[in-house]
Amino acid sequence: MELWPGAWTVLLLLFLLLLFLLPTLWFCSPSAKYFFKMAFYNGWILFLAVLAIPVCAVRGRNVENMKILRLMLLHIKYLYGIRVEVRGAHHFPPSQPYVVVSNHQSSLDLLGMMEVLPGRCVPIAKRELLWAGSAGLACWLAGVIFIDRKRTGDAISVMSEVAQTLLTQDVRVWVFPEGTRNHNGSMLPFKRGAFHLAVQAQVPIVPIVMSSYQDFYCKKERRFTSGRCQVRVLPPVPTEGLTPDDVPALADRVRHSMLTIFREISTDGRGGVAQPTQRWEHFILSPVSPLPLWSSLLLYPTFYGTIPPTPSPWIQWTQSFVRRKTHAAAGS
Ligand SMILES: CCCCCCCCCCCCCC(=O)SCCNC(=O)CCNC(=O)[C@H](O)C(C)(C)COP(=O)(O)OP(=O)(O)OC[C@H]1O[C@@H](n2cnc3c(N)ncnc32)[C@H](O)[C@@H]1OP(=O)(O)O
Ligand SMILES: CCCCCCCC/C=C\CCCCCCCC(=O)OC[C@@H](O)COP(=O)(O)O
Repeated sequence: MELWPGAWTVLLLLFLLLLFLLPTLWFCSPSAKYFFKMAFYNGWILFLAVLAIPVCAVRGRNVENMKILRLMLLHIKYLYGIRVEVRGAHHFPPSQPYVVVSNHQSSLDLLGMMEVLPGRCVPIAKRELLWAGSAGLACWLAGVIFIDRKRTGDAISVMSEVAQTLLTQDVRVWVFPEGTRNHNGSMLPFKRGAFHLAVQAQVPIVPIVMSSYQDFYCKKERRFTSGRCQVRVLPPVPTEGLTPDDVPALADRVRHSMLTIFREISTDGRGGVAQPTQRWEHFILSPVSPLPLWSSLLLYPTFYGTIPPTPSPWIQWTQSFVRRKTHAAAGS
């Protein structure tokens, strides 16, 4: 196909404009940074899933494949400068089935989840995730259990089958009892499926609390910086001898203990949690950097968050220029 004679020049100019616009947006607009980071997060997971699928396919659908997904996802916290601190991992019962229940703030929960995910443990996920392209297929291969939240009867019968599987195939299950993502600084009322499941199988419940992300991540404010998150594993709650009638009280008791810990590890928030880390992109985009701009474009979402240098002069200039303009606009 013949291109119009000036087309290459126009394409090149557009490309250069993009090269200028993207870093400018990245540095000057926290919202743009939020969108870039979330897009990269999802895109990166989809890409990793493409790599994981052939490896997992060797075994077929198998809970052991969850180890592969875990290993592939563990590095993401470094890309985003998120320090994940695990406390209480000794509370995991060593070798028996159990049900993990955990709070659910965002898809970033995957980071904390992968940090502590025990062996032979599979999450229960909404059915829609099955259609999330390569990630859905990777989840299916790793034995993730899918439930249709719109069909309570079906969801409950899947959970009952899982209760059998827990015992016969020695697996653990990870449930987000809030049933949906919730980033409002508290926890939604718990759905009872996980607790019925544990009581039916007479296995312990292991509550896990992930501290609030408010310091470094807020969807509403389109804010996503680097920060710290604590993952606290609480002592197992036995269910032996309990019956379905005990489920409401059991769910309330577990939620209460989780909420207490959530408040405890999230409150020292502003001061104690998010320490802004230094940024790689300042190093990469520095005028003395040997790397050309286009490679920094590819690299800075990847290596965000670790190395010390202060912003390079042109970044400082751009930031102060935008600040001056914003103040001038606000003043006029
Ligand atoms: C490299 C690539 C990597 C890819 C990533 C990999 C990682 C992927 C990670 C993915 C992470 C993905 C994360 C995600 O996707 S999170 C979203 C999906 N997960 C959940 O929804 C789990 C939590 N939900 C529940 O437990 C619900 O209760 C269910 C779904 C079961 C029903 O909810 P529903 O809203 O429809 O109904 P209801 O809760 O009002 O219950 C109605 C009644 O039924 C009773 N009842 C409930 N259950 C049982 C039972 N088993 N036996 C007997 N009875 C039971 C219950 O007590 C109540 O009765 P009553 O008490 O009012 O009298
Ligand atoms: C070819 C099709 C392409 C589909 C592209 C889909 C894009 C999705 C990209 C990557 C998938 C990342 C998988 C992350 C899993 C995070 C699990 C999660 O957080 O699910 C939400 C669920 O707990 C509750 O859902 P709601 O809060 O009720 O909503």
